[in-house]
Amino acid sequence: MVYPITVAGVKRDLPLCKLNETMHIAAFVIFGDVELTVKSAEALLKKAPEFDYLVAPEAKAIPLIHEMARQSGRNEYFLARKATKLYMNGVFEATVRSITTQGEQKLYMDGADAAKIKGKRILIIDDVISTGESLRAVEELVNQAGGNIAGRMAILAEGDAVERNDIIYLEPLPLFDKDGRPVK
Ligand SMILES: Nc1ncnc2[nH]cnc12
Repeated sequence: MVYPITVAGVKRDLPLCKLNETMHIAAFVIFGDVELTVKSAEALLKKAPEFDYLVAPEAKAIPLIHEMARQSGRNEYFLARKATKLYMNGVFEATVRSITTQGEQKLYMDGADAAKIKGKRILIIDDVISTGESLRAVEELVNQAGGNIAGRMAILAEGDAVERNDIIYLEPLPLFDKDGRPVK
């Protein structure tokens, strides 16, 4: 079962994956898809508010944030990491409950990145916003760093996120029932 979608003029068939006993999701993964990443970045930048820095959660949004930074002539962007690394200092964290990951997950921000974010206009980027949990966690980290949220953008808004008016996105993505019928 697939869900056909056109994003920024690019057509893809998203495979339906079982999430639990009652729901399926249409998997949207930009990893390895250069055309989709480049065109989505272009389309999002056309709709973007003014910003100083882009920030995204690890991992699926990394090609997108890189391409958006490159196209907008910015040489630096920041990631909320899924794990701390020994080269990170002054790290702080926020907790996430994701739709695709079991249980709790944490996101971490490096202190050196936080110092650059302080007082700057920050545009938060993700590939898909669904429950809004990772977005909320990134926002918490940006706030802790003293950054000002300039906007929240994603390629797709899924399920309830479709009705949010505080995010800018390119296309809606439904959730699907146990038989693969779109529900929302
Ligand atoms: N439909 C989807 N595809 C891939 N990752 C997701 N995360 C949340 N919803 C998703």
